[in-house]
Amino acid sequence: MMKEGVFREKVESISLLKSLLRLGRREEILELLSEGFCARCKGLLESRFENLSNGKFYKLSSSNGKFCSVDSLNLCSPDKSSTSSRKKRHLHEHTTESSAQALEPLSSARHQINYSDNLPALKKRCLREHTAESSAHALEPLSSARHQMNYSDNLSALKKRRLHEHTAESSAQALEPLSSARHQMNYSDNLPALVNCRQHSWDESEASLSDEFNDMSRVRRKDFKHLKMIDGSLINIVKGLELHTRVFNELEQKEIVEYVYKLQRLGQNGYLRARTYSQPKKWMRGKGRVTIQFGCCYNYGKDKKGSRPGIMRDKEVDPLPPMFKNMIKRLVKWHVLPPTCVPNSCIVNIYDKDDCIPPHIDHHDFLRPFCTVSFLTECNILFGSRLEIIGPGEFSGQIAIPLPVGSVLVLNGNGANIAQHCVPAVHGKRISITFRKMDVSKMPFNFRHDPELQGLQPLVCSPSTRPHAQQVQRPNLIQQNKRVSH
Ligand SMILES: O=C(O)CCC(=O)C(=O)O
Ligand SMILES: [Fe+2]
Repeated sequence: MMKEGVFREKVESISLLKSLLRLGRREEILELLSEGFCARCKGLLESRFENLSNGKFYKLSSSNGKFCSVDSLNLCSPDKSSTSSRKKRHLHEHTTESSAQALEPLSSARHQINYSDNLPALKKRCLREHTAESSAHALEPLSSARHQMNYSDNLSALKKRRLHEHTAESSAQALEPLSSARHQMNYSDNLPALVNCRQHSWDESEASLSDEFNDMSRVRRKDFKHLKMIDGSLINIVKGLELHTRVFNELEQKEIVEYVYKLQRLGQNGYLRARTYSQPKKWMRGKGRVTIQFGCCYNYGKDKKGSRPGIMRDKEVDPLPPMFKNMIKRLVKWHVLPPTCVPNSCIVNIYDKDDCIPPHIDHHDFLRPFCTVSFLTECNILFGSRLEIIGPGEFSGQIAIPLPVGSVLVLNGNGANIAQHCVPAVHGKRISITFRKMDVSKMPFNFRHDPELQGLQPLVCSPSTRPHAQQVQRPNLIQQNKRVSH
């Protein structure tokens, strides 16, 4: 006697099958399902289909005959069937795999490889559709599963692995696998365009050096000049500033921004170390910029405990995530930052509309040069020997430099040490990532050097990697800036 639950399940499966049949693709379904079957099994399957179509559910059970066992290599042998044993093997793989398909996108790829060569056209078409569809579906839930595993709001599994539970060393490792998974998701599943265009820039193994030189040669660099009388001498107070545009292309910007949002979600949900993520209350215009710090914890001002501004050596934050290390590698390889000053920390600023960063000179706990990369919305950064606060998020300064998205502003020399800088209230959501190398004597006590960032070298042009002639020039424009007020 069939148990009630089992019976209900069976009825549900049957009605599902019936719906499939109603789609009018009986022949195709049958042909697909019976691929590799011997003539007897094919007949059996057909009769079951017939019974199903006629509503004779009771005749669907194995009482009307048994299929050959999938375990036996002798079944559906070539003499009984029109298909080869290789196909059969594939069928059985297919059968076993298909249940796991939703979880295993690779199996779709395997399907393609296994089936594509010797199936009739119709089957090929069905399989292609099936593969395309199922791989789309399989990838979707999988990426979101991965996504969930890495970032979502209710990650009990991840919570068990809270990053702050790890030691400095293991925390580097802990972020690593998560971020590698993120990487995989970003680079393979979700952004096929990147695979087709600039993969070389991230994945050195795939690199086409010559292509990379071409991309590098598109970068434009501007220098700046603003003379000011200081102690009786005329000084260019922005000497050492360099704006490198077109360093990160649109797709890369998109990727990086998405990555930052994921980090933000991790931070919001408590999966980053305590001081890594900070989201102050927005109590007035211009206040409340979100920051995410990696490598070291920087204290902006005198806090309640009287701590002075600078790196808090006894506090730990999460290490630089892989995406940011890739960015750093790009900056060194593409001659934006010198190999003598490879950043080992960074701060991500997430500005909502009207958020700002007030006038300051970056602390000398960080070496020069350092740089800031811009995303989402262009804005002006102001420089001046003395910037004034006019109102909430409003400042006046002598020099305004527009920061295009995907650009890198390098601060060095007077531009980093004499001139102050600030970003007045932004007009739309903006993200910047400031990369800085710590003074070795100011590093967090538990700081571990990342081997991936040691020994980076700029790309050097050789005859075989020389970019196309028209792209070689890298103009070095000196801009005379006028006094501006905001
Ligand atoms: O957002 C920017 O472009 C500037 C950021 C900045 O000045 C800083 O992080 O010190
Ligand atoms: Fe700054």
